[in-house]
Amino acid sequence: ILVSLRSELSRTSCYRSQLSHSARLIVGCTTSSASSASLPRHSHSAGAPPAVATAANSSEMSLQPPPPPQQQQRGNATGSLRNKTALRPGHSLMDWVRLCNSGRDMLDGTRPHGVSPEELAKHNKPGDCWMALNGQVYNVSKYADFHPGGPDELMLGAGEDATDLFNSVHRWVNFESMLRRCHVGPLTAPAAAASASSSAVAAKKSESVKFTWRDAGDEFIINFAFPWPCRSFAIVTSGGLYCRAELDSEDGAAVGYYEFRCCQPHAALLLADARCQIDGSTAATLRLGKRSSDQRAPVIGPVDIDQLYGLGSAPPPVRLFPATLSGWSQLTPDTRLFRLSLPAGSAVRTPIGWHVYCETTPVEGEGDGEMAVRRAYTPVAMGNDEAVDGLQEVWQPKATAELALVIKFYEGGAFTDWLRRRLPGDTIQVSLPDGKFSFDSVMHYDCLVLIAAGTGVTPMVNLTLAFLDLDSDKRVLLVYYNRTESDIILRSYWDRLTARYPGRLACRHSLTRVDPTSDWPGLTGRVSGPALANACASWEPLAGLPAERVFTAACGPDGFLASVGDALAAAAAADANCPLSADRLFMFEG
Ligand code: HEM
Repeated sequence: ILVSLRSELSRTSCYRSQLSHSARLIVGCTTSSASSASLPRHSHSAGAPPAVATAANSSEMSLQPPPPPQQQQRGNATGSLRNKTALRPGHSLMDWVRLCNSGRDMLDGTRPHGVSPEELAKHNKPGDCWMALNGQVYNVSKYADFHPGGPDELMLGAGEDATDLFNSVHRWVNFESMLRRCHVGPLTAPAAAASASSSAVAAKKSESVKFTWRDAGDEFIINFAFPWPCRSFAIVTSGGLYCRAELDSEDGAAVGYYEFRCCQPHAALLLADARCQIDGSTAATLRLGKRSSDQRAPVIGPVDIDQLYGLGSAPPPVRLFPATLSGWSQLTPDTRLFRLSLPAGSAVRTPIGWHVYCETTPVEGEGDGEMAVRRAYTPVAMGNDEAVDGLQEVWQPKATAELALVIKFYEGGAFTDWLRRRLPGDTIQVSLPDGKFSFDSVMHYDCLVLIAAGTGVTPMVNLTLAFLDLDSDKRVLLVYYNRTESDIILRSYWDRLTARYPGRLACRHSLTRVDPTSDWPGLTGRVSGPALANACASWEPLAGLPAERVFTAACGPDGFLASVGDALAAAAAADANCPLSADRLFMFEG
């Protein structure tokens, strides 16, 4: 079931406008938290839940000065601030799984059949609520009390084609699996285009990605031309070569997504290497290294292009690929660093601050039922050193066939309980990178103050490395919250990094539960204004920097993120020289 990233958007229109902001920057997503053993949250790193993220290749592509930062906005479909409802006892995700597997008729006697828009429109009230998603109609009446966003939000899609609305709020939710037993049938005629597309999108819709390719001996080179500036580009091979590009309209008013397959599905595409590079605003080059130089070209070619998802203002559905679990190392008692290998020849470059989704494959006899569980995790950049974490200490952006994910285990966690039983060689479904963070938007700041809790530190890894790599004046202060000393993830890694970047990187640990017999030298307590102001004031490289040269990013469980917002306001109020401000903040939400 699903994940927990969250979207700050709500209605489609609102979504669109936010996306346009996100093109410049600021939007968040991700992380996880513990609560959900039963539930859906996710993110990048976090244990049970999740979160997200990767970074946009934007760092490689934009030479434009970044636009002024904008304050993050969040909201739900009703336009209020986020609104995850406290579910009544007996209405957790696992309770829903149990109900679905109980053999009860979830359709209340209705026989599965094709549904016309007119019939769909009649089922538009609590207790009799149908909705169409991706061309299929579901009876969601029984799900209403289990919906983490609450029954009222669910009702916003009642009796209609709610695909755009659903995708704008949480397209990562695996509704096909969750509602399998509630499936009424296909929508027999397309509902009136509740198109979220702006006229600009519509105008461009007929235009497709164009590409030329050539066989350059030991590699295939494909040059792409997009109708709009390309923000990110990701590829993976699995029975074909899949590409996904995210495009910005010239005026930033819309975002378009293309997802397409550019070689035949049956083609054996065995690649030694694959690199994608955004060459300019609308051009990208894909270099596919051959395994052997006599590999013939017919596997790739313009005639083979098969556009799976055209330009539209809603993101394409999450597409999953089989990855192999190649191994893991233990980071803390309940956190492991997992390594996953994508299909042979794949190369995925995860934009900074973005995530991938991982999904379970129910295994017969393990009692998982039929429902797949999906979570989001932020990949961290791997290096080659011998340390247990093996993470990069110097930024080397590259497309890779291996993903490294920090995952925290939760007792009763729907995804991690399944993962706990997997062995090296087992398959895990993973998606292409997804996210909204734009590294471009923070590149021009002098200093990043990163505030993380638990697995929320995961997106900070690549962000720190890439930012410090920009030039020798860039500085990063990480304030990292954990419960106990043994919960600190990647502690020795941060020690190594701070030693490598003296005067440019500092890490302040804060614990909420300190062993009284220990001589803990760090900070104590939860995130608060005075503590943040103090952490900034006491780090000399940050002292004296004008506030507008400092950007803040935060990641952690929901409650933590809510406290960060309050703490930033309190920090600024407590110390007039404090450079922190909620106006220059990105939250990777969980
Ligand atoms: C189309 C109408 C729908 C609307 C407007 C809607 C709205 C929402 C909202 C506002 C939230 C809370 C987001 C937040 O935490 O800030 C949410 C969460 C959630 N919804 Fe929906 N929802 C809809 C349909 C559905 C359907 C059909 C399903 C199930 C199959 C579903 C499953 C979920 C799940 C699993 C979450 C938790 C997601 C997470 O934690 O990442 N929703 N929804």
